[in-house]
Amino acid sequence: MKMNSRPPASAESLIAGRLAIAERRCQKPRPMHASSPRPASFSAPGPLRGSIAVPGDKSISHRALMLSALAIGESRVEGLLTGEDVLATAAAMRAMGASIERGDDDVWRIHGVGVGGLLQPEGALEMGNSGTSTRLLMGLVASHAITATFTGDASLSKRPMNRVIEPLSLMGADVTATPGGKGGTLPLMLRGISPAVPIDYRLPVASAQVKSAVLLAGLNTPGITRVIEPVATRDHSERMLRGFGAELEVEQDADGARIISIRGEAELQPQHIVVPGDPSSAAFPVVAALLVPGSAVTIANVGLNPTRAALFDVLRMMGGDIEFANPREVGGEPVADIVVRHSTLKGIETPVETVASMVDEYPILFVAAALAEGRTVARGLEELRVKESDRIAVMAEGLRAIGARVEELEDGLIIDGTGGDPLPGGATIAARLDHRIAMSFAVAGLVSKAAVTIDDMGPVATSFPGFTRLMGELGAVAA
Ligand SMILES: O=C(O)C1=C[C@@H](OP(=O)(O)O)[C@@H](O)[C@H](O)C1
Ligand SMILES: C=C(OP(=O)(O)O)C(=O)O
Repeated sequence: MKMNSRPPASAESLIAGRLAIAERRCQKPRPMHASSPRPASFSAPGPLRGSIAVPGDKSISHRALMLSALAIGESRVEGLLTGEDVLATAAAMRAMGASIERGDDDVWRIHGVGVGGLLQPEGALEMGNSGTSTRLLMGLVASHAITATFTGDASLSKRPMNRVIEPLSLMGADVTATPGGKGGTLPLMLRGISPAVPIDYRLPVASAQVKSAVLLAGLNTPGITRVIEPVATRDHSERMLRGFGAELEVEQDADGARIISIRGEAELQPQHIVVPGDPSSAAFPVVAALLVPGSAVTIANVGLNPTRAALFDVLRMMGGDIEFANPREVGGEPVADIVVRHSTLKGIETPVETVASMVDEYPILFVAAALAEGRTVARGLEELRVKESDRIAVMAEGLRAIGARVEELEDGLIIDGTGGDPLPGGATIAARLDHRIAMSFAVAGLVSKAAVTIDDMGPVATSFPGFTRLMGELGAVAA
């Protein structure tokens, strides 16, 4: 036997090796604005099985960092998402004076500057791909006497910022385009003001980011700032502001709109926060398990705040076998383990009243619809056009490329499903700097005859580091 000869590799070790390579390619720390794409092809040789836990909730993680950075004393955060979007928020809060450290125990320790204590950042605040970081931080800066320039990647630089510029200007902030900028999109320079003017602001668009920007600006504004929200959006800001000790009230008017009032010049008390798993990330293995025949998967410790979890209700309406086991409350948020088994799904008309409670989950719902029996009609989704990509157009184009029958509407999609038969697959999908597009088509690859290739899995690191590895643990193959 030659010195360097090796026993023949088993199929299992080959798959494990390929997964390890794909994982290294997809998940190694990626500088923001990275230019080298990380392609990967996805398929599933058999059922998905096992139990996994997805990383921490992105929305809660952003808010935990921001509010801890405004409390006086040490806050501790467990389970924080270490995706690039949240790290952009951490870097910005550090640049404005907070001390934020990740311990060897993975607990984050944050020493805040106090409401009103944000310091002038020296350089531009680099927001990468993150709309939430940008809009919420613009709110915080607006009521401090500091000036900050916000920059972002090619995707974020196309997204509309007038929706926050308008209310923050009413509060006294001054927002200007930077030289070469167009206005209304990044890069932008925001000059905050203290004291800012409290406002009553009715949201013209159902957006938790706009609501949160105004409430966060209100934190350091004398008097009461009010946001009127005709359509309920995720309420993590309200829950957490109260948890940190801010005076915040929520009432309903005669038309059912939520009126959220915050008393400014608040003093925030440091907290211990445990961040639950992100339901928007859990959505991918949940749909994968529903679609791949023979699958049975548990996703442990998923946040199920009712303003976030509508996807699971819609999948159940379609016939999905989804159970919430061991329901409990963690850090003021409902949490459970999701147990999901392969199911024959039926097309439906998706409810318009819950669009905001599953706004990020439509791309993966479209994949589920493409495999369902009959027609799915999803409307009321105009907001999807201004996310990291135009998610209506990009999903329609990609689904067609892998053989699905799709009609694009101004505000949604009509999809005629295969009734459980695999899609042809075999195409390469451009992720367009959109993590949810990349992950949705990765899942589509698991139910296609020929593997589906994603041209760049790099953006997945913004919200779901470890995606390829975890899907691999369940039995997916990425090469
Ligand atoms: O407030 C938040 O954490 C978020 C709100 C939503 O955006 P909009 O407020 O623009 O709908 C969502 O799409 C985003 O992923 C996170
Ligand atoms: C829209 C999203 O995020 P953001 O607006 O923070 O970029 C998302 O995560 O799908």
